[in-house]
Amino acid sequence: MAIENTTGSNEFATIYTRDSLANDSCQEYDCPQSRVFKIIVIGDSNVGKTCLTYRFCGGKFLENPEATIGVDFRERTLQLDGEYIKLQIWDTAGQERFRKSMVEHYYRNVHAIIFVYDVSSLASFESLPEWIEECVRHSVPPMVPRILVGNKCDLRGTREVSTFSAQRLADSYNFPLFETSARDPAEKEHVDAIFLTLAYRLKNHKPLRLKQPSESSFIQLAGQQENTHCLC
Ligand SMILES: Nc1nc2c(ncn2[C@@H]2O[C@H](COP(=O)(O)OP(=O)(O)OP(=O)(O)O)[C@@H](O)[C@H]2O)c(=O)[nH]1
Repeated sequence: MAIENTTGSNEFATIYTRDSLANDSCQEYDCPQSRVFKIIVIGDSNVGKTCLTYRFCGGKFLENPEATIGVDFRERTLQLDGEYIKLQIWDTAGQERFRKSMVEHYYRNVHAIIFVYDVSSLASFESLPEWIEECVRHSVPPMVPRILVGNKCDLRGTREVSTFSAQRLADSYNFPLFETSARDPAEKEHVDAIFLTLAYRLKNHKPLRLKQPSESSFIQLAGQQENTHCLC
């Protein structure tokens, strides 16, 4: 059921293999040298941003998540072609009242953006142009990779957004499209593949090492499978 496109160049062809996950992650103290990439996850409230990031960083479906306030941080370190790559994932709040004081921080020094909608919510899909426009307003450079993820594909009976419509929108922005489910255990590897594909893209295009964010005076980054709230 999961699909992905390779719009434009084939830079986004999924290059994940089972081997790349076999020994991909490591504990913080095992990885003295790692490049760090900041990825923000954006979209309407309730589309499953928290569950998707938790699925990738924690390996499980998070039952009963609470609405994100400000931002939650999750990290996962991968070993790609012998190099450690740390993905620092910013799970942003979908609700305006929980995000407005944080928006500037979301976009600062971002390396990649994941736009999420819920395939069972047409409204969340129709909001995407606003989210995309918000990035433009915050001067995110065009070369920063962006991908589109339709979540909750397990809700087959209540789907409101067809793959065709989503693909058309993705094509209009030249974004790769992925459809998946944070809930469905069978989709676990596909969720991994989405993030890994982005990680490979970043690894090959970003030579510079990112310092810890300047916001670190008020933001504590959490361990690999935990998260931290920031309400600023
Ligand atoms: N059926 C189904 N439900 C999901 C899936 N992912 C998340 N959910 C549910 O959707 C609801 C919202 O999930 P969250 O991950 O908190 O959504 P969010 O986008 O982070 O929401 P905000 O923090 O308010 O921005 C929860 O009830 C989840 O259990 C999925 O893949 N399938």
